[in-house]
Parts: sequence; structure tokens; C-alpha cells
Amino acid sequence: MESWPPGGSGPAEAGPRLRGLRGADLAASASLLSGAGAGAEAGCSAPAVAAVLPAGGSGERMGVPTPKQFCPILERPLISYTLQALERVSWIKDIVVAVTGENMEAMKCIIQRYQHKGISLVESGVTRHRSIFNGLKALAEDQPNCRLSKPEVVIIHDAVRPFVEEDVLLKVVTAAKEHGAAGAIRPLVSTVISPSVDGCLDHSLERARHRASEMPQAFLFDVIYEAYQQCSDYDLEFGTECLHLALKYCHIKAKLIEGSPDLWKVTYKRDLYAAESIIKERISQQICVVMDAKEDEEHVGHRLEEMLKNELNHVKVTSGRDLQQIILEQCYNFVCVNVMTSDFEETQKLLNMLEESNLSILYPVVVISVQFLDYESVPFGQKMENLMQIREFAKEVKKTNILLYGLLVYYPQWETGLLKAIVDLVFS
Ligand SMILES: Nc1ccn([C@@H]2O[C@H](COP(=O)(O)OP(=O)(O)OP(=O)(O)O)[C@@H](O)[C@H]2O)c(=O)n1
Ligand SMILES: O=C(CO)[C@H](O)[C@H](O)COP(=O)(O)O
Repeated sequence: MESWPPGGSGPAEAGPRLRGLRGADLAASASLLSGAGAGAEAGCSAPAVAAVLPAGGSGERMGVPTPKQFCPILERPLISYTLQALERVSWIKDIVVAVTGENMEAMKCIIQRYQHKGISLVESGVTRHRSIFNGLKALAEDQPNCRLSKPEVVIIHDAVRPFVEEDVLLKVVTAAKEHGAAGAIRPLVSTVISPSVDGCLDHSLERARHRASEMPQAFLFDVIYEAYQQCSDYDLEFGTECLHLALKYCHIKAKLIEGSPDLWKVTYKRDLYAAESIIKERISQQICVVMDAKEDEEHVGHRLEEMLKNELNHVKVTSGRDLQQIILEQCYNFVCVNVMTSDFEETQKLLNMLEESNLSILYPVVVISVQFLDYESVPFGQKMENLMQIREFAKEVKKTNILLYGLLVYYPQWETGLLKAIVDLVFS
């Protein structure tokens, strides 16, 4: 576990290139925002979009000394995951984070260490609403030497909701452009009841007719800024709902968007464990098989890939034809098959690329290097040499958070049963 404040114990490491990550879905949604897709059909032009992240709370309900947004999950602060989720969305131009003066330096260390880009920091307020207002002011004011400019649409998202996906961001932004305001909602888990002053039930709400308001929310900037400028001290002190401010002060009825279950707010200590499990599950969902044999060649390596696809039916198994792209899309698990040469050339190439990308600064990257050696043509001495070589590589790359495992298949002749056993052994 990292100590708080972070960054004090060592130099900032180079982080991964997180900006500009795009898969097919991201490209499609970016084109929606740029007016080339459904947005264009609905008459939308591309709005300039910025985001404000309130991150100035103390996390009392978490019950630990470190404010929850800075609590480590897999040794990386929670807020860094949220920033990553937003900054990988190419159409969000600026991200303004509100933090306390006390945590300003620590926040700068996090930005540097994990190489977050396009982030501006402002001082938070004593309540969440005041922190958001400070973030909006930074976007509204054209200050000299300030690179921020007023967006058409602003997203407001809690720093402690790390699992926000591009599709829901796109939905709230598109709806905000049309309706003035929009926010993610979820069905209620429990019924909401109103107690009377004597602690007895006054009335209860019909659960099916109500929803929980979650984040992200998005607003036409002028609407929410006007609402914050007009709202009372009581609102700023005790209010918890930005959509309500837009309704009360600008008469804007927010469009409500169904969100995913992962949008929940990390609030209690158990939420940190839940978040860790979700992250682990996500990074275990994709395996990339890299091999040095040509695709049309009949080789056991290809059968290994086939078998992985069949055995691991919840996991996306891709072949590493465009490795650079796969690394950019943040795959953390690799099976590297060396068939052409006996000196781990393919593995070495992969390790170099991984090290250059700095991907492993975010999570450990697992590489299983499989080498098939023909029993008849490779002498026993070479087998031992190969084993020693992979151990040396493993020691070296462990320093950069890459976990390398070697699997040497010294086979007398090809047998499907043998390969199946290997696959079971390694991946069960
Ligand atoms: N003065 C404040 C209070 C809260 N927040 C931020 O608003 C988000 C949601 O608020 P909440 O979950 O209530 O956070 P805390 O106030 O930190 O938690 P608690 O209520 O348990 O103290 C968090 O990202 C939090 O850091 C903020 O920017 N400024
Ligand atoms: O869920 C929300 C939608 O409005 C807010 O995140 C929530 O209201 C924040 O309130 P608090 O700071 O009191 O937890």
C-alpha cells in the first residue's frame, strides 16, 4: 500500500501514453460528437466539452485518514482511475479537478506519476457544491495565461466514481445539448422512507416510481453556471443535487439517462474492495497471443491460440498482429509463442515494446513465454540454457512490473492431448 501523501518516496516514473486511446467504439462515438453520426442526424453540431471533477472531500464515511479519492487500489490512487476514464475520451477537451489546498501538491504528484494530461487544478470549497462552483468559475473566466476556455457543455463527475464509460458520457452530453441538463440514474436498491421527528415512519415512497441520481451529469455550461451564481448559501451548504439547481434556478428539466451498475460512488471501505475486484476482472478479460510463425503455417502454436479461444470463453483472445494497437488498447495479458527460433526473440521484442509503452506502471502486465523445442533436433544442454535465459529475463522485467513466466515445451512429436494439458495447466 502506498503511503499518503504519495510521491514523496521516489522519483516520478514515466507513465503510459494514455491519451488518444481508441477502439472501434470510441472512434464511432467520437464521430457522433463530431457531427458525423447519429448526432448529426438529430441536428447536433459538435459541442466543446469540458469536465469538472469535485475531489475536495474528506471521505468521513470511509473512516480512514486518507481522503477516499486518494486511497490506493492496486497501489494506484482511486482518482487516477477516474482521470484515466475521462482523459481517454478524446472529445473531452479540459478536465478541471477541485482539491483542497492541503492536497494540491499530492494531486500534482499523482498527475505527474501517472502521466495524466490536460488536467487543471483549482482549490475546492468546504462543500461539494462549492467545489463544483470553483471548477466552473475556472472554466468561465478568461483569465490571462489560462489555457482553459468556456465549453458549450460541461460534465460534472465525482472523482470517486472510477468506472464511468464513454457511452454514458456521450449520452449525457448529447442529452444536455438538447435539454440543457442530463444525468445518469439507477433503479433504487432499497425503498426510501421518510421518518417523522419522533423516529417513526411518516411515509414511504413507491420504489418503482423513484430512481437514484448518480453521476456523470452534463449541462449546457451557461445553464449550470447561471444556476450556481443564483443559488442561495443554503443550497451551496446543504444541497446534494446539481440537476436540482438547474431546475430551481433555470427551469431546466434534466433528461434522465439509465446508467450502468458500476457508476456507484465509492463511499464506504467495502467499496474499495469492490472497486479492486472490478478492476482485476476487467484486466483479466483479454489475452493477446503473439507468435512468430506465419498464420498460414501449420504449427502447434496456432493450435494453442485456437485452444485458448475455446477454453476461455469469457475472455477475449486476440492475436497480436498489430501489437502497437493492442498495447494502446491496454491489454495486460500476453501469451508469446516462439516457434521459429530457439532464443525467445519474439518474447524479447514484446518485452521491449511493453517497456517502451510504460503500460505496466498502471497494472502488472503478465507475459507467458511459450517455447516449443523439438525433442529430436534440440540437445538437452540447450533446453537448460533456455530455462536459465527466461529466468534472467523475468528477474529483469519484474523491476518494471512485468511478470514473465516461461513455459518450455520439449516435445517428441506433436500431440493434441499434450497441448491441451499444457493449456489447462497454465490457464486454470
Ligand atoms: N467539500 C467537498 C466535499 C466533497 N467533494 C467531492 O465530491 C465527491 C462526492 O462527495 P462525497 O462522496 O460525499 O465525498 P466526501 O464528502 O469526501 O465523503 P463523506 O461525505 O463520506 O465525507 C467526492 O469526489 C468528493 O471528494 C468535494 O469536492 N468537496
Ligand atoms: O449522487 C449524486 C448525484 O447528485 C452526488 O454524487 C451526491 O449527491 C453527492 O452528495 P454527497 O456529497 O452528499 O454524498
